[in-house]
Amino acid sequence: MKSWCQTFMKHCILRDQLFNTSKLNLSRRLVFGRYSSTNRDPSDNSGDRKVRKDLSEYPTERIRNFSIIAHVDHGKSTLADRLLEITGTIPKDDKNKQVLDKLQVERERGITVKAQTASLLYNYKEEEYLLNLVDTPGHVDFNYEVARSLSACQGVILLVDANQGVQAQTVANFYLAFEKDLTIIPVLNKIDLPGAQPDVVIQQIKSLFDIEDKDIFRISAKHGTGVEELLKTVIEQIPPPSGSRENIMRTLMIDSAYNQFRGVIALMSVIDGSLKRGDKITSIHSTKVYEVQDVGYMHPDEVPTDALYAGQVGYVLCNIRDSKEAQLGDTYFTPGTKVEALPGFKSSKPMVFGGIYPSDQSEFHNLKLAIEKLTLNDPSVAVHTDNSPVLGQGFRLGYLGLLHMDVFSQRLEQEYNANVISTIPNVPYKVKVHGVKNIKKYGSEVVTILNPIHLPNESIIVEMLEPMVEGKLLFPDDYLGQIMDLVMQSRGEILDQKYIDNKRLLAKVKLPLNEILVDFFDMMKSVTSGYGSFDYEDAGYEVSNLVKLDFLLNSRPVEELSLICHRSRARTIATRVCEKLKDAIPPQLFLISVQGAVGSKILCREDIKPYRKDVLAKCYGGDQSRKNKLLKKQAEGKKQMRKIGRVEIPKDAFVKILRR
Ligand SMILES: Nc1nc2c(ncn2[C@@H]2O[C@H](COP(=O)(O)OP(=O)(O)OP(=O)(O)O)[C@@H](O)[C@H]2O)c(=O)[nH]1
Repeated sequence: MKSWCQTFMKHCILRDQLFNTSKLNLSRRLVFGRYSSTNRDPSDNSGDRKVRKDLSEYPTERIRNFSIIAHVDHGKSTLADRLLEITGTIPKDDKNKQVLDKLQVERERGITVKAQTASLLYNYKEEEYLLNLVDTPGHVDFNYEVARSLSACQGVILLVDANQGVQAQTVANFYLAFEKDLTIIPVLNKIDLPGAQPDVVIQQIKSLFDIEDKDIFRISAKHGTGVEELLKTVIEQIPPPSGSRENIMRTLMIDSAYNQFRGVIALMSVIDGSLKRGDKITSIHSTKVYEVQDVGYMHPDEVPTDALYAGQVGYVLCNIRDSKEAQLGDTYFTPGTKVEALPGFKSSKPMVFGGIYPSDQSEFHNLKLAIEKLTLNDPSVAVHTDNSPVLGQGFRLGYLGLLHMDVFSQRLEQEYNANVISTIPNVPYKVKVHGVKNIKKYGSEVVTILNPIHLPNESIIVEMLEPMVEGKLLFPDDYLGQIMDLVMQSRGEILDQKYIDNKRLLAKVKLPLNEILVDFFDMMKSVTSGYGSFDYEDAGYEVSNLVKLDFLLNSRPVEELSLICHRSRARTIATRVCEKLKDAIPPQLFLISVQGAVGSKILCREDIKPYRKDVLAKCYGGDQSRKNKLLKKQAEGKKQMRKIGRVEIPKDAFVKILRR
């Protein structure tokens, strides 16, 4: 493994080169706007500068592109607030709380789900710098946002909570940045907390990442302690972007959103050349030619400028109306020029699939448009159309996790007014089929099953495979026994473990994805009294003893309720679903048996008792034998009805069962 110190040294050399060249640009300051560089105290980093329009005065040497990365709640957005305040981007105000968490869902849940960019202007050693800051999400489900953001950065601030210490996501994020060869500035946050243990946490950082004590910053993002020094270090240690204004224009689309009136708003990282209003541009993906109508930078809201130059990040409007034309990671360039495509982004791999159906079928088309537009802003969602006999036409969407699934449906409702039914999520299984005819029918020997309804007949299945994850569990060693039990109960295994200080263990585990979907995280938190953390990544597929679990109503299978699970879990799941069905299906005139079965083996049964019509109501008095005769006739009738009567499950009941 490459040593962190080597990377650091390399960046130090780059930094020294940078500072020699940046001095050359002292004389190139332009005078414009209300707060020009000449009529303002260069050390004054406060005040409103939203009138600034010309970005040509920021050559690449005076640009820094960096992200803040950390585990959930370690203080990324709070640090971003302080940086925005120090640079005068927003006024100093007690009310500045997670300013870059702009979405309603982020405000409501108090978490970041979307990476947000803000361009800050900062005077340092008599020169003004343009700093593009990206605040990233911390939860593992939004890791794709972090990975993508890092593609437009040359360095990161790696934040660690001085109270909680290094957590699983800290390790994952460190390696994301390290593998991209970015400069990493390690920072201890929340040093103001009475429970902060800076020495212990520094020891963890040292042992895990090979970082020296003297290189670790100590700050309180909440109170601003040490934040300005950190900002100066960002300028000193993170190298500038490597592109050049003199080269042919090339930009990388790093994010996008859809606006009903303005079309696609693209966030572009200008790699080479410059891009100005009125320019014609084309994309490698769509090959269409567009005219740039507006460009600007995020401060933190949109501020229009005349042009964006190499190394800068800003928004571009060029009348892209069809959301399918805008693809993240696409290269835009001047038509007629020859440029090499930029590497773009690795596509994300959905881990969980769930159905989304319009509550009202007439809304299907609107839901389709809403999904198309929202996936522009969240490209990690995979979209497949789906059809359910009960819920009608809809979609089966692939997400990176359950929180991601929740957030996406909430955004559909909040941002696009879509009224949707989301169904129980499942993981994508794979089955191997035999026979040339079958392979031809399914298009391949290994078939991916997104919806259990589409599982091929058992007779043609050779084997079934389930998705696995490799996870990192970080916890105090007192809880080792409980963690081992939890991993075993979840059909997993501990592959490796090591101490990161004299108390905390880092365990590498392998688990079936299906087992961590529902409550693994909560159980892990509960067995470690809240001190554990968990992070995971895809680890391919493994052969598994999977079965198809069917549900029968009066011996007739209800296809839409079938699911795939591990054989050892089948009985527990069957019992749970049968109980749910019993509550959801209204009683009818005859007895309804609800059964869960694997093949012909019945695993559990619940009965829904019939209505009892009072056949004796009209028998005032009369002898007992007549009453008995009436009751016998009723019982026979019910038996007959049960045989021929099809149990109709009302849509509401289905929704109750299928809904999350
Ligand atoms: N005492 C103290 N609290 C802090 C500090 N920095 C952040 N916090 C608090 O920690 C909590 C989480 O802060 P956020 O900035 O939302 O954390 P985050 O890393 O952006 O969270 P996600 O984006 O959801 O991962 C908030 O309640 C902050 O007020 C600090 O330096 N000291």
